Amino acid sequence: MENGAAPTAKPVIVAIDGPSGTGKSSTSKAVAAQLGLSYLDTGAQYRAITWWMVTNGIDLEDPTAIAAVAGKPEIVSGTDPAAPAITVDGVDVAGPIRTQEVTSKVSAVSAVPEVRARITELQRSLAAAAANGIVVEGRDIGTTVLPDADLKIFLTASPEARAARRSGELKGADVAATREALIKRDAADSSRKTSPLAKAGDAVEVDTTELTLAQVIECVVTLVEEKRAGK
Ligand SMILES: Nc1ncnc2c1ncn2[C@@H]1O[C@H](COP(=O)(O)OP(=O)(O)O)[C@@H](O)[C@H]1O
Ligand SMILES: Nc1ccn([C@H]2C[C@H](O)[C@@H](COP(=O)(O)OP(=O)(O)O)O2)c(=O)n1
Repeated sequence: MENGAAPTAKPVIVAIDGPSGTGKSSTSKAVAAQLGLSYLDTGAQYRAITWWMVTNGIDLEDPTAIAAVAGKPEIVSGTDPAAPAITVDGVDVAGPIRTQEVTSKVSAVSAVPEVRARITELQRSLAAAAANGIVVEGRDIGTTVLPDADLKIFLTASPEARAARRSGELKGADVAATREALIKRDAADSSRKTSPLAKAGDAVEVDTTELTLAQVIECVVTLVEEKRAGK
């Protein structure tokens, strides 16, 4: 090494996909923080564009109407795992994108090809700009957005475990109703024509049903470190 400079590690790109409630966001944030990587929540981007469409009265039953305005909102995502941030046209929407209304409409908006093309472009440019590498979580990261990712993980868990986790977050929510809503959203996300929720052929599947969050984080950190070591 010239001038005794430390060798710079090649940026590592990690794609984490899976259905709702499998632990993608919590795991990705913790892994990125632990390894000094950037972090991108792509679901938040689809939620943000959905929030904008709802706020602007776009007819969400009409894919043509959604496609016509897909390029309008300016969506900016922060990539610091310690402070995930998202704005639409300069407005902080981190809270409003988590409402039931947005959750119930996000699958319809994210199925529109023009919406996906727009958001996919944003995701690729953020990944390319991450100096140390990035953990990107979503539904189609390993299959479509970053097919050359260094490591692909597909998280799964039983519908019961996922519903229990989600209703724990939405204080007092009925577990059975949460389970039905999750299953419905997963079915819509898995059956759309354009880049559906799917496991990439070269992804490592981790079933988190019986694992604690700490165990899942440790498992993914080990997989990233093994990749970096060239194992
Ligand atoms: N292995 C796990 N065991 C128990 N709870 C978990 C586990 N992984 C995540 N959680 C909790 O479940 C909820 C949903 O996790 P989240 O990371 O948001 O999932 P996703 O991003 O896949 O929808 C969060 O409250 C999180 O703390
Ligand atoms: N890469 C992605 C990420 C999310 N989406 C869509 C489909 C999902 O139902 C919504 C919301 O994703 P999000 O990860 O926020 O969902 P949950 O945290 O699991 O409730 O966005 C997508 O189509 N592609």
